[in-house]
Amino acid sequence: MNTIKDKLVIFDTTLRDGEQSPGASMTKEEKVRIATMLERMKVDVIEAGFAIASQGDFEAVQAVAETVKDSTVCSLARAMGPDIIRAGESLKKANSGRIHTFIATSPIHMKYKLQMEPEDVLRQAVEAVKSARQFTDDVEFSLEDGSRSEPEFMYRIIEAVIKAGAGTINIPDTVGYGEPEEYGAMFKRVIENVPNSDKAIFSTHCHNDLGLAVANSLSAVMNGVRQVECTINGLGERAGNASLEEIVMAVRTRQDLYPVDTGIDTTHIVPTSRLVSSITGFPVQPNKAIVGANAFAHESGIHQDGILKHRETYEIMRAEDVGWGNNRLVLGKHSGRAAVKARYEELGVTFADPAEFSVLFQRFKDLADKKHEIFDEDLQSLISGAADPVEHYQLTDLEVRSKSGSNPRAQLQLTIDGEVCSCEAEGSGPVDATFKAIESVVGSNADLKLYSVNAVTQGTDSQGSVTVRLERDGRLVNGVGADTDILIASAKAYLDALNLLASKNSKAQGV
Ligand SMILES: CC(=O)SCCNC(=O)CCNC(=O)[C@H](O)C(C)(C)COP(=O)(O)OP(=O)(O)OC[C@H]1O[C@@H](n2cnc3c(N)ncnc32)[C@H](O)[C@@H]1OP(=O)(O)O
Ligand SMILES: CC(C)C(=O)C(=O)O
Ligand SMILES: [Mn+2]
Repeated sequence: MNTIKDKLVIFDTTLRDGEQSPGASMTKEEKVRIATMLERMKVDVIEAGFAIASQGDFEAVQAVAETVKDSTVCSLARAMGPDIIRAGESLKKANSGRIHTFIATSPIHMKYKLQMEPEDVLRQAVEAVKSARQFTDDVEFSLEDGSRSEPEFMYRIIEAVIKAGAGTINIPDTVGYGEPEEYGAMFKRVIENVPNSDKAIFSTHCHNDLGLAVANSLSAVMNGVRQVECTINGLGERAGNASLEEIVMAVRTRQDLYPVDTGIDTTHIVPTSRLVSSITGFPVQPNKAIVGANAFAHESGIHQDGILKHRETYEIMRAEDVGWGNNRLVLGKHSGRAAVKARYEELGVTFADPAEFSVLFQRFKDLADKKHEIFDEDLQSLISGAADPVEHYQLTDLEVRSKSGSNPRAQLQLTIDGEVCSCEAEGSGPVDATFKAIESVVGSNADLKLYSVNAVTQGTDSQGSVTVRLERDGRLVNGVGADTDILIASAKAYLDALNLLASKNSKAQGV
């Protein structure tokens, strides 16, 4: 049976509410780049900024409005003349422009923040909507702190602003206080009690202070809401806004439950998430739904075995559908025989003798007890039966000192076969100093050549991963180290590379 579903309007506010997150300010060029991705993803409305906030934000909204053709571009405006004029001007060149005007309606906000009587708030809201309509037919009105507002007052103000020309009514959970059942029921009552509610689309806008932003948004959808305001990666004020990727994928994955469809091209989700993360410098936590590095990665043997037999045993979505290349089976301490064997097969190694594989698998577990992740090079060295390389080289000390008024110095000390090998180097920053130290250790091994050192930092110099590439006798190996402290990461990467070389050399010598 084919059920016709309602359209759920996806209103992205990464460039406005997302940007309000301390430290997430974006330039005009950065906003245009993100807006272009959002348009490609087929987001319906892009809230590009708050035009009156600054000259830069005015120009950013203007630039997005000039660039984006297929999505509606929106600017926020307080319920007051100058804000609305500025928003209207910023959207002049938009193919489709929306003014989003708002005023707080909760007793606490009206009394203490606005210091206004409810009747004056109502009057100002109506005037704001009327002025906004002079610039565009597409006007949205938000009742800030709606989830803490008096129902009867909300019914009156909503009826009045719809009459004044607002086509979208947003009732935000501004402070993330709502609870799914209660917040959803609020929309049901509003829609039932506002006489002209059928003339507007109702919208949800949730914050994540209690971790309920997505649940609250979805509950609103179940209760008649047909626009969701959300952000990429859940970026936003305080604990963030409802995450676009989670809302879109929930609706799509549970088509059996939700009476709506979005028009989003989900394959652009991961690239857009990465762009927002790199522009803002806000890393995405590995276990973040949909866009986290581990969202489609499995290390546990039982899960890997299930996935290898039938993907849907442990995956409710396809990695490819949200823009990951594929899912990943990561080998580590929790992996079992099925995944290890499957990876060996991908590397062209098969095992005719089960006893031979059992011995190898035991070695795999022993190594996995000492390492976070087992890479292909490790699997190769396990076959050669090389001695446990970790004991061959040991990092005994890594220290970075800053001398006042001069560049930092890094001291790196290793024991190689019991022999202590240390060096000290100065660099322009702590990472640079560490690399120079590594370089000088490598330089003392005549037959060892440092190929390249690559640091990928996240946010600051003190987080990220490092790849060290070493060559000996024409064999090139990578050592990868990841840590919250990039200095330790670089040392680990260096050690990793040395260990791999050691095992390769012993294999070559038939050890
Ligand atoms: C829930 C939300 O996300 S709301 C959006 C929040 N985002 C931002 O504030 C980012 C951009 N903001 C800004 O750049 C500045 O705050 C501006 C340009 C908007 C205003 O700056 P200022 O004029 O210096 O005012 P300031 O920010 O100190 O105070 C806000 C004023 O707006 C009033 N106000 C707040 N909301 C509204 C509203 N929706 N409608 C009308 N007036 C409002 C406040 O009562 C206060 O008025 P007062 O100065 O008479 O006491
Ligand atoms: C401006 C409004 C919609 C807002 O961001 C909120 O109430 O959280
Ligand atoms: Mn908000």
